[in-house]
Amino acid sequence: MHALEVNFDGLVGPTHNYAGLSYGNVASLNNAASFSNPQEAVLQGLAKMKAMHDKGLTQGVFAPHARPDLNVLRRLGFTGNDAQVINKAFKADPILLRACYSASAMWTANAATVSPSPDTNDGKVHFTAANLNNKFHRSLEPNTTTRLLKAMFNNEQYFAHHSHLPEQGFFGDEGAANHTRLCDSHGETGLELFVFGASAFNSQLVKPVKFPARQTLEASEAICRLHNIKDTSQILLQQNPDVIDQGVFHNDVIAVGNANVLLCHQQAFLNQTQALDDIREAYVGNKQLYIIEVPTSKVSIQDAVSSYLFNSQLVSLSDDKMLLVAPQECQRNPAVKAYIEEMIIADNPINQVQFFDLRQSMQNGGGPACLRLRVALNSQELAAVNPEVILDEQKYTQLCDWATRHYRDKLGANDFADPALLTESYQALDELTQLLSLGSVYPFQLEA
Ligand SMILES: N=C(N)NCCC[C@H](NC(=O)CCC(=O)O)C(=O)O
Repeated sequence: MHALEVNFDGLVGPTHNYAGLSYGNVASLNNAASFSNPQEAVLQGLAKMKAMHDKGLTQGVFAPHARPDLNVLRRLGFTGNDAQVINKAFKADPILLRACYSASAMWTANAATVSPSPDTNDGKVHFTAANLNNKFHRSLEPNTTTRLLKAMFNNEQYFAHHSHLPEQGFFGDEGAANHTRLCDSHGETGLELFVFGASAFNSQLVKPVKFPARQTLEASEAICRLHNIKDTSQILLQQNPDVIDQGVFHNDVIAVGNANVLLCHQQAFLNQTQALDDIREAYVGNKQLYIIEVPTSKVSIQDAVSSYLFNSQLVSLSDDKMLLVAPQECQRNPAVKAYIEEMIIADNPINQVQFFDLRQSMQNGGGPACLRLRVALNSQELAAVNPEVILDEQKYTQLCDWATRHYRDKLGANDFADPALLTESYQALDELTQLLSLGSVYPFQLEA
């Protein structure tokens, strides 16, 4: 059946800031002291969404989360009314407050893992929100993510929603950032690649030594079971622990797949030659599978991490033509730029590149692919999606206007002491839920 891949991009939230919260993510640590510009950030993301829409692709919008997370601050012992809670938290532990203010839900590649219907035994599209257990600020996301997913994909006939995995490091799950799917076309049965960083229970498997492995084998296995994925549509691979230690904190920082193309660095996987042979053997399509392996001699790991080449999106513009949606940092890096030029004229389906200014997100380690959750949908499934979360010209204009009215253009350390930031943010989100017909999804709406 004909199907499309719909990218649901995270709208950057009104409290986007740089707090240096993600140990192992080089950009997050390097920019910890910088001022952020939430308004510029949300408009940069919207410009990418609009460009995808203008290319004729179906583009979705994923709402941000309500921040600060007051419930967790109260759970941690801060008392009083909202302003008092903020005031006390700011004085006692400003970084904790910043974590509760983080807009990290913008990186929807980490929102959930999605298995499209051709790959599952019951023919439904399966969703599991990621528990994001490895980082405190991200562990605050799964409940709201699940409510948002249910408000967007609200039809039991087509969509199955699962609870996030147990909230413990053994089941650390970072969602689609460690999951990609290879197939002849989006409507056909594919091969889902689950890439884990370490095993929780099997101490025989190697691990990174410096930075954490955020996705465990056990989490990936649980998702395969929950999603009832056909045996022939799943393969588990281990990420190369050496590159995790060099700042490759998710697989989507070192590899990206789309349809019958896998673009990956030479050092992406553990025992790479074997891993790629296993993928070729397991591939269920009939078309030629293109594995484009980028050699270290052309693009070093350091260049891959600083340019985010592999965090580009690869999107199909027609049956055999693909566009690389790259961050502008790739254009500025001579080795990466040269490699892209070589790749788009070589014999493979990638034949165009477009660069985007996503600097606000990039400074926290989030490139084009981090900002989107891919959902392959056939026409009936697409018709069952909440239509208000699909971008068109009018929605784009409304969202730009909404962001310009509500978002600040500068946030630095001291701004988090100001309770007006909470009021402004909640007002913005309340209006957004109407704009996107989401109903009540935020704690401040549910508890009101
Ligand atoms: N690769 C993918 N798919 N996603 C990128 C996520 C970036 C995010 N950064 C942050 O959460 C930084 C927040 C801060 O430091 O303020 C993270 O590390 O989880």
